[in-house]
Amino acid sequence: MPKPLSIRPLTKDAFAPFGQVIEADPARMKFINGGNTERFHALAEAEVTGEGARVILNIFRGQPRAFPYALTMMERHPFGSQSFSPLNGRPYLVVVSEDDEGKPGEPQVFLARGDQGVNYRRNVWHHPLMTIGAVSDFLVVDRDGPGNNLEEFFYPEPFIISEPAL
Ligand SMILES: NC(=O)N[C@@H](O)C(=O)O
Ligand code: NI
Repeated sequence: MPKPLSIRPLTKDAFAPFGQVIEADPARMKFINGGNTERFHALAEAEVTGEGARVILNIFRGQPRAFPYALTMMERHPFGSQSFSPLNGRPYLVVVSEDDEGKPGEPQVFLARGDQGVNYRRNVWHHPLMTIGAVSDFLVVDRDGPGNNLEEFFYPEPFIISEPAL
């Protein structure tokens, strides 16, 4: 029987085992440009490994997911981190899981606000981009380079994500 998954708000602390939340955290702010600009400094780090690896910036244009959504798989990137920052100010879902001896554990679902980005640490299990309600663009910072940077796992049974209440 497919197991329903609950949805929690995305917070820095809840997401800490998986990476960082990219948001205007007052504790990280310093004024620059003669006071004209607030710099929220070093919210996350892009990590890339392997000979010839480089950090790249991309735009992902995600089609909205249909709900209830049957989650059947997770993926991870063994050679680099991956961040998603929404460009249209729309909420979206972030799905991650702990590693259980080389396989993803039960997925954990977070509802991200449209002013929150996430940075998945290298090799953290996550579900591919999950946009809600409309086509949404994201600035994605991740790795390019030699080697296969995508590992996928398919669960024996799907999990169910219901339509998030926005
Ligand atoms: N495969 C790819 O570039 N996208 C995924 O990594 C994703 O997390 O959306
Ligand atoms: Ni990914």
